[in-house]
Amino acid sequence: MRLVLYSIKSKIVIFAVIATLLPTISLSLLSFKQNEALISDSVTRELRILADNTNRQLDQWAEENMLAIRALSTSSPVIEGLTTLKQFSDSKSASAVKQTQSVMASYLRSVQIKLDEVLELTVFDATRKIVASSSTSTPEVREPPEQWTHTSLTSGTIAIPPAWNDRFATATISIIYPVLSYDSQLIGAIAATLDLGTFESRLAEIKKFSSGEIVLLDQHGKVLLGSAPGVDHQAVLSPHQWELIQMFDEPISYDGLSYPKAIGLAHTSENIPVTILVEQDHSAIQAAWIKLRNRFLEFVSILIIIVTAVALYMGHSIVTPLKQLINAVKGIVEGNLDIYLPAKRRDEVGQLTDIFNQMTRALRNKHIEIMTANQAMQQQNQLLQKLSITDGLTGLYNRTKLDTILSEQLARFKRHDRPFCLLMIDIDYFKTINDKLGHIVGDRILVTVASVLLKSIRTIDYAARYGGDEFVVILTETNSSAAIKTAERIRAEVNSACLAFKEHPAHITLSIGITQSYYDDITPNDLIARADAALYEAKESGRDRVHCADA
Ligand SMILES: Nc1nc2c(ncn2[C@@H]2O[C@H](COP(=O)(O)OP(=O)(O)OP(=O)(O)O)[C@@H](O)[C@H]2O)c(=O)[nH]1
Repeated sequence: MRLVLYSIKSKIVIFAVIATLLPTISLSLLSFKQNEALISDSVTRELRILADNTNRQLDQWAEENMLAIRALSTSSPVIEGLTTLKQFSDSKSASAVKQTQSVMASYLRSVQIKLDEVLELTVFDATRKIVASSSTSTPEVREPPEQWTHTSLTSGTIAIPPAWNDRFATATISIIYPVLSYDSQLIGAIAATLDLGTFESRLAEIKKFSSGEIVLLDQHGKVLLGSAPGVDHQAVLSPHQWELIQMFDEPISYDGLSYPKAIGLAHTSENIPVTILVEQDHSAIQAAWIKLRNRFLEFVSILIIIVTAVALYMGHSIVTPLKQLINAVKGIVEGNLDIYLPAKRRDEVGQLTDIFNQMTRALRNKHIEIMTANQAMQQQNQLLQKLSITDGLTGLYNRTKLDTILSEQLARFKRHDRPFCLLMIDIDYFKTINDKLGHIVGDRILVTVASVLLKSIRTIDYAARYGGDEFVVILTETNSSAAIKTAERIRAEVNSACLAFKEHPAHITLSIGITQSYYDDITPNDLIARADAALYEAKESGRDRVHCADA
């Protein structure tokens, strides 16, 4: 696990992911926030447009109706009726008053039928008393306020706040307009009860061009009408929500009238005492936000996958040749120099592989040189070792080696109780031969004697040059009688071998002293001394003979 974390591949992946994700997430978050704000701005803008359009349409609707009522206030039947009634009020002619009122009521009914938005027309006299109405029952319109005369003169119109009317089963609003006599005296007023429900068709038109729903509320937050099909006319906003909606000029979230949860904006009409509430579905806005968030998460996830894949590929392309190099170096450490890595790439890793191959080639060449030198040295050592134990002229063991062999044989004899014999051999009158035939022939004679010795003994026996013309032969596991026979054979062989020289046939004789090993012998010299004494005896008794010390 630790190795995995510390590996180059992991580091590349971690670095790539961090290096990519930090700026990406920062930028994405920034853009995400901006988009979130854009959604919010867009919702606000749409709501404002919807509220403005509704307000404009409502003003237009009110203006159209007011124009109709104003026209009615200047109509002759109304002015003349009110003037007549004013005159009759002094004469107390009840029948004349009634007739005038009846004529006025008929006129009002005929007009009301023609105006779609008007539910009822009522005429008041200057004392705020109803004098005629299009309605056969008690008129719905309330009497004008006490100060109406003054207000009428200054503004010209009085709008009674709208409310739900159970009799007409619709929301109604009343408009009161002053009626002036031909000499511009205030003689009464005409009130029109308008069907606000007729505005619903306009709401549907407005809604076509924007998302959201429109609700018209009375002064207490109660629904008058709405654009959503089946809007609840009994619904009323809670006092808290009503207060909040009126307080903020920005959209707020609340329990909607058209949606379970809504974001809405309120706008109060200046001409009509109605609050326009425009709403959008909070869950639809949230869905847009969730879609945006999911897109952002998808984008980041795809980016992570791509970056990780690329980083893994890059890491792999670096680590794989490095692992090959590590394994190759391990192989070299273990002694395998026959390694070659194919350098296919042109980058730094390729260069490293190239250099590695050059290094192994150089190491291989050096290794061959060292091995050759080592072999030569071994051969030299073997030669030196051979020279250190052999005689240079004859190739037999030298005196040093003889001492070693004798010590070993003596120990072996004492261990296994198997005797061995030592032959001390000397060429007779060699000085004279040297003098006569020359030193070179003397050497040849010495070499010939040595070769005869080697041919005459077994592989388990030893032959050595003791010095000058003296030789020693050790016959292992041999008693003195068998040694005498071997000595006699050697003597005869040497004689015939030297006679066979082509240019200078020489009559060479040997004197040989023999001794067998004894338990009393402690050093090689004990044996040599005894054999030497036997040799002396052989010389003294006439040479060219064998004498055994044990005979
Ligand atoms: N050619 C040759 N002569 C050697 C070599 N080493 C010793 N000699 C000679 O061998 C002779 C040995 O003589 P001795 O053994 O003393 O006497 P001898 O003439 O053999 O007489 P006896 O031994 O009594 O029979 C000397 O003249 C040495 O110079 C050698 O390597 N080559």
